[in-house]
Amino acid sequence: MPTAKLIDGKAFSAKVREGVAKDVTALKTNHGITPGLAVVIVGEDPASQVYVRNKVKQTAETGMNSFHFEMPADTSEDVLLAKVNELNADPAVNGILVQLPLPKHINEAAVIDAINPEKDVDGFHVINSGLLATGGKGMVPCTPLGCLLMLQDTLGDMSGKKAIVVGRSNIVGKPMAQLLLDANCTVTIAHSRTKDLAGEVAEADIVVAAVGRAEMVKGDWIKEGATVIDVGINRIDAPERGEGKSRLVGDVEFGAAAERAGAITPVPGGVGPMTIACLLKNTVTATCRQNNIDPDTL
Ligand SMILES: NC(=O)C1=CN([C@@H]2O[C@H](COP(=O)(O)OP(=O)(O)OC[C@H]3O[C@@H](n4cnc5c(N)ncnc54)[C@H](OP(=O)(O)O)[C@@H]3O)[C@@H](O)[C@H]2O)C=CC1
Ligand SMILES: Nc1nc(=O)c2c([nH]1)NC[C@@H]1CN(c3ccc(C(=O)N[C@@H](CCC(=O)O)C(=O)O)cc3)C=[N+]21
Repeated sequence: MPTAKLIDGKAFSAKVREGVAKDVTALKTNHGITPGLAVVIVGEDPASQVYVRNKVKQTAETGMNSFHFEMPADTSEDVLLAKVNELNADPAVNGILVQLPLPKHINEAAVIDAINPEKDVDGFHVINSGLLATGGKGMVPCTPLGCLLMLQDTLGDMSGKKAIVVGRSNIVGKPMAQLLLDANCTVTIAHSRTKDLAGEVAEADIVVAAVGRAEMVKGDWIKEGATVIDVGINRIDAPERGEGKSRLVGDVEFGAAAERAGAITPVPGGVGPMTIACLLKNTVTATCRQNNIDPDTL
C-alpha cells in the first residue's frame, strides 16, 4: 500500500499558471505590454514534441503571444544563429527557447550563447548559470525551479536537510543542486561514476532523480519518509495496453518508492507540467525586467 503523499504537479502547475495569467492581464492593462514567447524547434525529437504541444496551448491560455518556429533537421548552424539573432532584436519577443537536443551538426553551446541572456527563459546561458552559481538574479532553469517550488510547498524550510540529486546535466542536475544549496540543504550530486548509489540515496531526506533511465532509482533505496522528486520522462513499451502501445515512466521505481517515501511526484503529472508553468513564469519575469517593471507591483 502506498503511504506517500502524492505531490500533484498538475494541480500545482494550474495554480502557477493562474498567477501568470493574472500578471499577463496586469501587464496588458497597466503597461500596454503583451509578453511574447518564441520557441524554436530544429528537427523532430519525440520528447520535445510532447513538450512543445503542451507549451503552445498553455502559453496562449495565459494570454501571452506564442511564436513557434519549426526548422528542418538539416538546418545549418548559421541559419539557426540568424534566427536567434532576429528574435533577440524583436521587441515583441520577451522569451526565447531553443528546444534541445539539437541535431548533431549544430553546436548547442554556441546557440545557447547567442541568445540574449535577458530573453533566455530556459536559464541555460552561461551568464544565467553563472548568476545562479554566485547568488545573482538571473533566469533560473524551468525544471529545477518547478522542483524547488514543489519541495518548498511540501516541506517548507529545508535548512539542514540532506538532499541528493542523481544526474549532473547543465540543464537539470547542476542547477537543481545549486537551488537546493541556496535553500540550505546539504547536497550530494550523484552520477554514472558514483560508487554506491543505493547507499547515497538511502541517506537522503530529499531525492531528485534526473537520470533518463526508466525506474533506475529503486524503491527500497529510499529512506522512510523522504521526499522524492522524479524528473525522468521515459517512454517504455506497454504491451499490457495493447500491441505497439507505450507509457511514460520516471527515473524512480514509483510503486515501491511510494511505500517508503513521505511524499513523491508521479510521472506523468509531476515535474513535467511544473516545467511548463515555470517557463511561462520566467517569460513574465523576463518581460518585467526588460521593461524595468517590478513584478511585485504589477
Ligand atoms: N520533466 C521535465 O520537465 C524534464 C525532464 N527531463 C528528463 O530528465 C531526465 C534527465 O535529463 P537530463 O538531465 O537532460 O539528462 P542527461 O542525459 O543530460 O544527464 C543524465 C545524468 O544522469 C547520469 N546517469 C546516467 N546513468 C546513470 C547511472 N546509472 N547512475 C547514476 N547516474 C547516471 C549521467 O551521469 P554522467 O554525467 O556521469 O554521464 C548524467 O549526469 C531525462 O529522463 C529527461 O527526459 C529533462 C528535462 C525536463
Ligand atoms: N530548451 C529546452 N528546454 C526544456 O525545458 C526542454 C527541452 N529543451 N527539451 C526537452 C525537455 C523535456 N521537457 C519536458 C517538459 C514537460 C513535459 C511534460 O509536460 N510532461 C507531461 C507528460 C505529457 C504526456 O502525457 O506525454 C507530464 O510529465 O505530465 C515533458 C518534457 C522539457 N525540455
